[in-house]
Amino acid sequence: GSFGQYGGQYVPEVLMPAIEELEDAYRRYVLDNEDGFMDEFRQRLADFGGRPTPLQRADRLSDRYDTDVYLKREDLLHGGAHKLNNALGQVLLAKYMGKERIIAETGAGQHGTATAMAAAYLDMPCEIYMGETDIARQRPNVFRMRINGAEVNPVTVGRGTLKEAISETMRDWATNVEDTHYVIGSIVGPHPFPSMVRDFQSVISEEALEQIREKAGRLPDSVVACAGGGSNTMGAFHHFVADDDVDLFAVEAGGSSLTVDEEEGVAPNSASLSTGNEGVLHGARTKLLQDGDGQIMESHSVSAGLDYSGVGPELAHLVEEGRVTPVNVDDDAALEAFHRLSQDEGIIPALETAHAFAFLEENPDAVGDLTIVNVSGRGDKDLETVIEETAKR
Ligand SMILES: CC/C=C(/N=C/c1c(COP(=O)(O)O)cnc(C)c1O)C(=O)O
Repeated sequence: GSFGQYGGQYVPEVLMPAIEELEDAYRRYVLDNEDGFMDEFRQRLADFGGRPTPLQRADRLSDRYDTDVYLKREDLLHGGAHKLNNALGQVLLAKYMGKERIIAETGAGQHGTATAMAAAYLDMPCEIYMGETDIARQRPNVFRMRINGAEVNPVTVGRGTLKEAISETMRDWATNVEDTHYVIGSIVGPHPFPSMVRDFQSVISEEALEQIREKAGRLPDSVVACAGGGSNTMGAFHHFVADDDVDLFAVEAGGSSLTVDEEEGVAPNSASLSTGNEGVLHGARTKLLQDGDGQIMESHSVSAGLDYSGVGPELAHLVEEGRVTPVNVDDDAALEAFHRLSQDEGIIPALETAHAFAFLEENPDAVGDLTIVNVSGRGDKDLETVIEETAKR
């Protein structure tokens, strides 16, 4: 259950029974489709989620970059982001496992919303842990979670963003492993979480592969996706990984600067793949933003969903192998891309997603003549932030 030197199960002993139970369920239901689990997952994702999502040509951007730019519209999935693919899969799996309670972390509130929606749809009680910093900057999603019937537990320790929310949720899980499933929101955490989340999200590239052949008659020269924990990234990449002719760009948050302040223990970015080093966080060995003593540093990004000191071990491995190219763009470029896509294509993207478009703007020649950009989510949740941030600049 590891990816080269990355991955593994670095968890306290108290969690091992739950991890082993989950590993067994993953193998039986997801890998072996026991009791038709994956068939039911796909059917519910179509009926409740609205899959398949379109692969749409962006005419304005294609003219601007003299490249055929196709958009994989995960912003059109129910809830407004790719997060439902994984949340629905894990809540359904929790039911198959006989669990009675769902917990999850959230940063941007998209994973929290998707988990709350899936829990309401599948009649499961649900509690979401969310840092108070993120509660303040993603308020529309806090309302949605509560209106979908979930409890939202503010996390006040540390900086009150994603890292602390994951730690608090893991603590709850360790106390309630008997009746509770932790729906982790990205390809992070101990095995089998990174593989399972990637498998649920891989529906994105499964569809995109078929759609691009249909519309363009060939494989794309590249696929571009933003990377926080890496789940929309690996979802958009997975079915293209085997084809070396397809370049894969993982766009991280360059925040306000790539220069870290080891004294303060603060990295004003979230570029773990590009600037981090090897360490263990949240149960997995991966690439992290840590100082010389191995202390995890606080990250930063204008987008809550990319604001994380770690990254999925599978992505760390693929970067190590040279199969995925890690890149990053800063807050300003992401905000400009947010406005550009809204004005030029009529799509208001999530601030996370805007990072992928900022990369395209800065490197149009890197993506070849035919590229797919993963639109991981829509930007309704970010309107207040963007109005404030744009006024400041
Ligand atoms: C699990 C914590 C991450 C969250 N969101 C991350 C996110 C991301 C980054 O997460 P990954 O796909 O897992 O890298 C990209 N696009 C959108 C629209 C996002 O909301 C969340 O809580 O909603």
